[in-house]
Amino acid sequence: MQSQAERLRALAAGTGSAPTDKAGLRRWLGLVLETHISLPLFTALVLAVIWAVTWHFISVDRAAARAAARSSSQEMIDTYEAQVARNLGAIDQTLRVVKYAVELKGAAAALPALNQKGLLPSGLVFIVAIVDSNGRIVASNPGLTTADVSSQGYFRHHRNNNADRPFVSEVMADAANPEWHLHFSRRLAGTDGHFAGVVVLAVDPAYFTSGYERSRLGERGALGLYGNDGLFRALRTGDKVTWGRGAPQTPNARGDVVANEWDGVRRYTSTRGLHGFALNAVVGLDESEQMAAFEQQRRHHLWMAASGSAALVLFVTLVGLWSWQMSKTRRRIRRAQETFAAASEASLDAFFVMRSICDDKGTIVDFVIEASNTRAEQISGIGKQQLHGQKLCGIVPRYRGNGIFDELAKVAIFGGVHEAEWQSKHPAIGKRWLHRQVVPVEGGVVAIVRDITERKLAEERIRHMAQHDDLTGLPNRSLIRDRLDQAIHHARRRGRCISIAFIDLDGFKLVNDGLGHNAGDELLKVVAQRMAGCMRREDTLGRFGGDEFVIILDDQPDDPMAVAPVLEKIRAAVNEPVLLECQEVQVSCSMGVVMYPRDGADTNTLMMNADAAMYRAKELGKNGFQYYTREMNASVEEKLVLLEGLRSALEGGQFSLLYQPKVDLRSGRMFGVEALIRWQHPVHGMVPPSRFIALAEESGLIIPIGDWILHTACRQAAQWRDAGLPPVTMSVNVSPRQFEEKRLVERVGEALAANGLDAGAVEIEVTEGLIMRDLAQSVGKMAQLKAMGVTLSIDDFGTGYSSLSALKSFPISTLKIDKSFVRDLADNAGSQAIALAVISLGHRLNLRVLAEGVETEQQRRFLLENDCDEMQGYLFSRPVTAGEIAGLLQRQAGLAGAEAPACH
Ligand SMILES: Nc1nc2c(ncn2[C@@H]2O[C@@H]3COP(=O)(O)O[C@H]4[C@@H](O)[C@H](n5cnc6c(=O)[nH]c(N)nc65)O[C@@H]4COP(=O)(O)O[C@H]3[C@H]2O)c(=O)[nH]1
Repeated sequence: MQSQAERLRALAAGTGSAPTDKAGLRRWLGLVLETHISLPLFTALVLAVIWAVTWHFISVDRAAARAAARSSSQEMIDTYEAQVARNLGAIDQTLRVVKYAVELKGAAAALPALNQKGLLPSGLVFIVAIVDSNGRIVASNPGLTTADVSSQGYFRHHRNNNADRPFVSEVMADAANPEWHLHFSRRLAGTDGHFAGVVVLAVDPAYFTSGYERSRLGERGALGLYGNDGLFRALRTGDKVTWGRGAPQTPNARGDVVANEWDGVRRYTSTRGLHGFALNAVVGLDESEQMAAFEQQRRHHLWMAASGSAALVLFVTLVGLWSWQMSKTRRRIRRAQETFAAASEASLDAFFVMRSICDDKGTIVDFVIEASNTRAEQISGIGKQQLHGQKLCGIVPRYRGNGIFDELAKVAIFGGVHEAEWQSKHPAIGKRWLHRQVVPVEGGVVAIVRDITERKLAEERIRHMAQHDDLTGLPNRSLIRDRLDQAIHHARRRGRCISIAFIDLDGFKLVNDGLGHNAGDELLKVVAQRMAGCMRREDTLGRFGGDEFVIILDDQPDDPMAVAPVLEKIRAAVNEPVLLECQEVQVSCSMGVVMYPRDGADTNTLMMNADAAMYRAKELGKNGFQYYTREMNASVEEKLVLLEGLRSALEGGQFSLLYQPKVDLRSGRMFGVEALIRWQHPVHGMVPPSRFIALAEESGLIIPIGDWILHTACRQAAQWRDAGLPPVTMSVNVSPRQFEEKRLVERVGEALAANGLDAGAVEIEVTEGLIMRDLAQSVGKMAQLKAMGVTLSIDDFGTGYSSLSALKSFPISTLKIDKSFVRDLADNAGSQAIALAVISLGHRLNLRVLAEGVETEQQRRFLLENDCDEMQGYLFSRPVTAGEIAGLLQRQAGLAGAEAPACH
């Protein structure tokens, strides 16, 4: 079986399983056939041929030039030999004639007689002389001075030899003829044959080289005559005529090149012996001059070959470089293809490489699958071999109808990238989510298909988590809004109505606080299930947050009462007791109902109005539902008006503080006051804090307002102290946002310092709800305040969510029983129980307990009897001005030791 690696290699090479050696051979051949390799090889061959031919021509030319020079040398020697032979013949003839005349007429008469007959040569060239047997010149033409030549070589030669042959002397200058000359001589014999003297002919050596033709012999040619004795009688090289030593050693030279003995110059040298004289003629043609034409030709050949070669090499280099670049590019492309093939094979994505099939007009009519990978095989359920060559619309005809083919064709024609996700139900892979990306390639497209089922599921999970509440699994706030948007959209189109109800659980906080968050969560789950059980499948039930739920009933008639049975069912279901941590708990719910389109045309308005209606239901005794009415909206509008006014209230000096006394229950003495803010609105008159504190909170204005309260209260306390009044603790309410503000502790410190007040003179009142928002941070901040010397009390205790275990860690000094429990003390056992529980709890934790809102003597007595420490309420005093407090304090000081001030 083929291994994965082999298959990858085969795929990369684009073949099946070709034998390695064949593939190697093919690769090698391919390499050799690459232009950048084959072309230089071929060029080397061409260069070799060019140079071989060049060398051949040069050799042939050289041989021809040498042969021509040699033959020219021989021709010249022939000519020169003939010329010299003629001259020598003429000279010898003169000698013979003179000899004859001397022998006939005597030495004195011979020359004049011959001269008269014109038989003597010109005296300008030759000097003819007759020497007697004693060696004295007896006659000469032209006339010479009488001289003794008996010591001369030619004289001695003839005196000692009686042979009748001419003699040629060396070149000399003597007393008779001071010019350089040579002698030709013959022996004169008496009648009996005895030596009678010598007839001599003197001649200038240049006479024998006058035939030197520059046109034939060149500038450095040689022409000369030398004797068998090895001495030149005449030698001309160029313009120079010399004689003496240095004659050639080679007799009968035939035009070969030799370095001439007389000057070492290489010449084509020919020599020839002269008949009848012991003389030889020599001709030399300078080698360099003779070969000059050839050398020029040779240089021409070499230049042609070299420039041709250079041009060829340059051309081949350029072509080779270009080819090398092309080959590199091809290799890169091949490698990229191989990499792509290997990568695509290893990829988890399916690849389909498709070529466009066009009709005559160039319109794409289908795609043919040219390549694919193993993953494509798995996704399509068709084997790779079968897949290749198949037409796309042949395999999947529905692609033509569902637009996929059109998308592919668009990418192939116009480029760009097409991406889409779809759910496949192909039997090969089952129900899976797939993503396709189609990219254009040369002549077609590549489709990359990826299985994205896991991602889709994860997205689905995330979407569900983002849109649903963790605890109950119900739609959360964002999905509720979406659903309502959709419902409004549909209802608008169909002309139908929608009922929306805001549901808030009554008493949930008590359960959450009393039994803990887990119980609270469980309660929410149970209630959510029960509510869901009261609704149709197409209705929406969602958790808006905390203990708030929303229901959307779609497709309702235009009758608000139509929703009443469902709401009643929900109310009853919520009222059913729930078993939590072995304890039976009962909660109820308050619902605010709005109708689309009557109560609002958009989601925001409907939600706001439903919220308002729900609050009205709460105000009206809870455990029921309220339909929205326009009047409810008035409070919303009022809110906006108040908010507008609140922004300028501080600068406008519209705020003031009232102070409500706090009294010791047992002694009846006022020991402190609580600062309570008042807002004198220029239009609406006195606005109670219950109407604007929350607004100031929401808008953030509570920070500057709270600062103002702190400073005003501290200033007031300092004024009372400075007025010599008995000391009282000044309690200041701090709202949640104010408490959470980073600089609270510093701000309190600043207010104290600004008024020179001891920290112990101020008490901060915080609510339970505030502390529980961020327990750890709240406790930390309270500890900081306590460390400063400021005391703390918990306001409205019993209405919030503080767990009893957490209470231990609060650095507080007083618990304030909320006035709602105090109000019902007389006749509500539940309120009594709570008040007693708070008193007992406070005492156990070493805290003082203050009852708020004490209005009646009955309430005061109950509290006193049950060991409550302090009280605050209309029974003693309503919140009053600083001046009134001063009066009260003065009165209290005056009555000190007498009786406590009367209750109002
Ligand atoms: N029915 C009845 N009510 C009594 C009686 N004795 C006192 N009260 C009222 O009970 C409220 C006590 O203040 P609280 O519980 O802190 O409740 C305060 C407090 O939460 C907030 N508030 C008032 N002044 C300030 C302030 O200066 N700063 C902050 N942050 N909140 C303030 O506004 C709330 C309402 O303040 P007020 O309208 O001044 O209402 C005051 C007070 O006038 C009584 O015997 N019967």
